[in-house]
Amino acid sequence: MSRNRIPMFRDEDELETSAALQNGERFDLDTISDSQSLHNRHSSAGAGANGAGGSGSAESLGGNSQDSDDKLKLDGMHQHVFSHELDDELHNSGSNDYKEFLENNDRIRIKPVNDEDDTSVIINFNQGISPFIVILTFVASISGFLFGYDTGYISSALISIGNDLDNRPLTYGDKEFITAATSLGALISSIFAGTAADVFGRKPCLMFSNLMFVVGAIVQITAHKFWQMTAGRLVMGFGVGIGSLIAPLYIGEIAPRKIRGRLTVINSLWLTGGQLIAYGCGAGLTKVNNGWRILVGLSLIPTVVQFTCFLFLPDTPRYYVMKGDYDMANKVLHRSYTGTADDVINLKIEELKELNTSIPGKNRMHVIWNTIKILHTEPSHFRALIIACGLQGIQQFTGWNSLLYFSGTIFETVGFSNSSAVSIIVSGTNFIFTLVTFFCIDKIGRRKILLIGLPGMTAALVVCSIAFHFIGIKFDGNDAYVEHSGFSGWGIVIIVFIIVFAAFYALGIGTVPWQQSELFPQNVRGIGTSYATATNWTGSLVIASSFLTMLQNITPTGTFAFFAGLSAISTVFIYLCYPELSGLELEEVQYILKDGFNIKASEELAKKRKQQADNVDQKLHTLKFEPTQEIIEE
Ligand SMILES: O[C@H]1[C@H](O)[C@@H](O)[C@H](O)[C@@H](O)[C@H]1O
Repeated sequence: MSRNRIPMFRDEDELETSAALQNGERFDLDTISDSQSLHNRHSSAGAGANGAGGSGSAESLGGNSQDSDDKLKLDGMHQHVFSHELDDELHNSGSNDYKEFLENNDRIRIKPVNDEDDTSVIINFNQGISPFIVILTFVASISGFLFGYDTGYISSALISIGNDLDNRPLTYGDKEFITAATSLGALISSIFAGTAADVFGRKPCLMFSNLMFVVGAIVQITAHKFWQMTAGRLVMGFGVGIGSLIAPLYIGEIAPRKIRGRLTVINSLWLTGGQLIAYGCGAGLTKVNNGWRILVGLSLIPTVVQFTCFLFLPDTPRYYVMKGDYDMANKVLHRSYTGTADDVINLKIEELKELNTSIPGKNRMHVIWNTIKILHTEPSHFRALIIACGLQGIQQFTGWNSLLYFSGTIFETVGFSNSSAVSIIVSGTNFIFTLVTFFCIDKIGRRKILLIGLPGMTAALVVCSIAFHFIGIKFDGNDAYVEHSGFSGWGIVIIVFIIVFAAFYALGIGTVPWQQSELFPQNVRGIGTSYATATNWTGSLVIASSFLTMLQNITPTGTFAFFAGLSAISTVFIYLCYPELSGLELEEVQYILKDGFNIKASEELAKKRKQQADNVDQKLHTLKFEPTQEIIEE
């Protein structure tokens, strides 16, 4: 694979550079270093100044012009070409710098890099994050918060429910049922959410999820029966499943590509923050009569806020283009990329149109069916599917959520009376390390953080497994008790290593799977991410509904050893199948996955892209390069 060439890029000996320009996006900077072409480029600089900069620049490539033309056509999109502006800029910045820069880099042709949903080719410059994008991201990621809060509060609620349902204490089986109902609801809705988002729109689906949250919460708050509580959790689960899939999709579609990856992690930050707040509120309300009802009731606030905000906010431009509502697409793009010229926006819309017609079909059902077929038959898509579903499966089957959902119960069992307070530390660790991931996901790389996180999780689980052996938990029917009362040294070991587990989990597998959209090209993304999200919820469901039974049947030691084994196997899976994707373009991801998982090639490419970005960052900084005008060539 390392001998394969990545389309869109030149041979090794040509300097290629991806860079984040100080005022804009990532670019691919193609440079030519032969001296004849240098001369030609100099003499053609004027042509670019007359508004024919695109072709002027291409011609100026002299002996390489054919190559250049080919490259200009490669992505079939439009190119930004900066020629004379750069020359002038560099001239003005001091002749030595200019000379040196040209000697080293020659003419620079700035070519937009296709982003993960392949839609942001046109709008590149001066697109700082507009307040509008901040608002949209903020409102959409309330779904992340609700996902976190609603899955998080159950741990404390299960403890404080006491005899409030059916006038009897909940059995382990009841607790599993109540917890698993949300995962089941989320699983069901996530299967349809990807398609529903294309049919009805992202925003209406998120608003529908708000209704589910409200109905689910009210059913729970008023519950005096076990079955009613379970039904409420199920309905709430419908909302969680829709939100978990669509919020990152919505954010991805409105975000400028330079920050798209990070904005997705922001959704995860809200998620883990929601869980943390749920534990915080839970701890405060454990001793309050009917405190769990207040806990559920609090979830209504963000739901109502999100619903109300969406009444005044639009859907994504991509969705409007899909529906043929180009006026709305135009408006949203204008508001998102303030100050961008009309023709640039129009080109963007043209591009979105092009991308939306790529999968044929007589009607919508036929298109969906064809999409499913392509997803399974196109090797690169299928590998993407294996990775996306594999990551989501690993995230769940390594047991984190069972610890989260039942941490209160576990900590009670090992002797902590204020178990909710201990749970805050566990979910706080999850939140803090998600923040760490936010900062290092691009720098260290996804594959590396996974390969640090999973072995760390394995080790922590092994220690917990051993500690549980010494603590000696016995089960009597549905009750668990420790042989020696009060909390012991081994109890502390368990708590410490569950925290260590949380840290390693959040560092990698807790966050990376939600970057799933980058694995799929746009035309199979909805269904591909539906598969992956459904895998996530299946795992969550299986683990939530079997964890306490596992504790009883194979003992806590066996349960933790089982999770440790799965983490170890998962490490091997990641090692063999997950290429490094940070800094890579969509085409590159697809190309990497074309004839295998190509780990080595992906690592080399990712490293190269990083070096290039660093180089150019440095140069641009020194030269204070700021493009002043953009020329678009078709
Ligand atoms: O990424 C999230 C996060 O790690 C949460 O803590 C967990 O509860 C979810 O299941 C997972 O999808």
